[in-house]
Parts: sequence; C-alpha cells; structure tokens
Amino acid sequence: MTEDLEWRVLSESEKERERKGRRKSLLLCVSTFIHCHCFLPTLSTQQHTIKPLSPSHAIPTPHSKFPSDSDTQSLFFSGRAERQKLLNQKGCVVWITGLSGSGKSTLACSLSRELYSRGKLSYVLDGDNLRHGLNKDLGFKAEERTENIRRTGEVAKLFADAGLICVASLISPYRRDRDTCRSMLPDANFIEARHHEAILIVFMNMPLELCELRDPKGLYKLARAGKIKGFTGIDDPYEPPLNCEVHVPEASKAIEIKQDGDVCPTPTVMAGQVVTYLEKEGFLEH
Ligand SMILES: Nc1ncnc2c1ncn2[C@@H]1O[C@H](COP(=O)(O)OS(=O)(=O)O)[C@@H](OP(=O)(O)O)[C@H]1O
Ligand SMILES: Nc1ncnc2c1ncn2[C@@H]1O[C@H](COP(=O)(O)OP(=O)(O)O)[C@@H](O)[C@H]1O
Repeated sequence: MTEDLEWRVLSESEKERERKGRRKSLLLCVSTFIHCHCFLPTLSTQQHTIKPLSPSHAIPTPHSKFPSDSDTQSLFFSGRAERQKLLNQKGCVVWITGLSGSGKSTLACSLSRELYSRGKLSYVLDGDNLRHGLNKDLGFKAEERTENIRRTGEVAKLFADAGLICVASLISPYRRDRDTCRSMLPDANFIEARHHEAILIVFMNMPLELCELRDPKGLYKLARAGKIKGFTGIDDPYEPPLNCEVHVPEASKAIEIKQDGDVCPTPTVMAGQVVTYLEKEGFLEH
C-alpha cells in the first residue's frame, strides 16, 4: 500500500517537542512523490529532522519547503572510501586489449578467479558479451568501435567507483580510444596514494599467426576469404600500446603479456602477472 506523503524540515520548537519524545522523527532527507518513495541511508555529515505532512500536501509545488539542491547534494552519501574499506581493495579497471584470439577472455576469466580466491571482488566486462546487450546496436566501423569503448569505459568507471576491480576485455584496437578511457579514470580513488590512474592496460601481445591458428570462432578464416570485412589484424588496424616498456611511467600504467620464445604463458601464469602488479601497486588493499 502506498501512502502519499511529503516531508518538510521541522522548526526549532517542533524539534524540541520531538526530543521530548512525543513523536519519533526520521533522520533522513526524503522527497516523496505519489507512489514513489525513495529512502536514503542514514547520513553521517549533516542531519535534518523531518516529519510527514498530511496527504493533501502530497504533490510538491515550487513553493514546497524542500531542502535546496545544494543541501540535498551535501546529504548524499558518497561512500567510495567506505566501500573500498569494506572490500579491502581499491576500485580500479584492468583493461585487456589485443587481437581476437589473443587470449583476452581467457586472462579475464583466470584473473577474476584468482582475485576471488584471494577474497577480492572483480567483475568482467567482455567485449564479445557486451555486444549482445549494452552494445548490440554497434558494429565494427571505426566510429562504432569508438562508441563501444567509450560506453564500456563509462560502465567500468562505475564499477571502479563501486569499489570493484573491473576487468574489461575488448580488442579496443585504437590508441586514441584507450587513451580516452584512461582519461576517464583519474586518481580520484587514490588521493592519499602514489597512484595517478585507476586503470591498468594489459596488452596481449600475441602474434597474428598464433591468433589466426587458434581461430576459435572461425572468424579469421572468414575474414581471409573476404566474407567478413574490416576484421582487426586482417583488413582493419590494431594499434599496440606504446607504454609497455619495463620502466613504465607512473602516469601510464601498462603491462605486456607475450610468448616466451614460442611458448605462451598459461592462463594461471598470465593472471599471476597481473595480480602481482595490482598487489605491488597497492590495489589489493584499501
Ligand atoms: N570485424 C571484426 N573485427 C574484430 N572482431 C570482430 C569483427 N567481427 C566480429 N568480431 C567479434 O567481435 C569481438 C570483438 O568485439 P570487441 O567489442 O572487443 O571489439 S572492439 O573493441 O570494438 O574492436 C571479437 O571477439 P574476441 O575474439 O573475443 O576478441 C570477434 O569475435
Ligand atoms: N595462455 C593460453 N594458452 C593456450 N591457449 C590459450 C591461452 N589463452 C587463450 N588460449 C586459447 O586461445 C583461444 C582464444 O582465446 P580467447 O580468450 O577466447 O581470446 P580472445 O578473447 O582474445 O578472443 C581459446 O581457444 C583459448 O582456449
């Protein structure tokens, strides 16, 4: 059953009466509309004592006594620090880039499992999967890939803000698009720490020949036969990250996963490489 209520700030004398116990009041800022009641958690910084008005006051008018926008803003509970503390980790994004078949999804899965086993919460955003939902309206033209990366970057940013380690695995072939994602994730999470960015780029540096040999979906074969146009690595470019050197500048974190001679590291070893990095950089503690 929905009761139509509006809430207003109490006067000082009403507050006094409340204190004497004549009526229980709420320590919440609530704006209530017909059939739509939205409750915020108890607020630690500022408290407004409020009580319901009669139903006849239900529809807010421009003259209603609501807290001002700035009051309301200041009442919102941001909680990023608290979430990170709760999870004992720092929200961040591990962005895995590389050719189709280079092992992005395999690493994402293995990494997520490894983090889980260490009690760390992660979530995988896989390009291939997102293209069935969030990004199903997008194809593979340059501007559509750009939009694909932008949207995924925005979602990843939200996960990072929620305190999770978001693992995004997309071909993301264009340097400019990856840089855009970098710029979306500045150091807001890490005011006190040495981090400059909350994003780590992982480059799956596997040779095209290997990816083509794997060809788990048969797409390279179709692309070679001209049945798929604009396939990355065949007739569409892949721009490798430039910042995967051993001495990575602080402001542009990136690591590279590659073959040792002809041997590809196992999924566990690849995940271990990333976890070691996250650990060293302090992401796995709050
Ligand atoms: N033209 C073309 N080029 C590249 N890839 C293609 C293409 N058409 C379909 N596919 C399949 O789509 C998957 C890549 O999706 P992404 O969202 O990661 O691509 S991108 O980042 O927007 O470039 C990719 O999945 P992965 O193999 O997991 O990378 C392919 O299976
Ligand atoms: N480190 C690895 N060693 C051996 N095979 C791998 C490795 N990583 C991935 N593969 C295999 O390569 C294929 C492509 O891997 P996948 O993770 O789907 O690549 P992507 O997501 O980049 O397209 C899969 O068949 C997978 O089992």
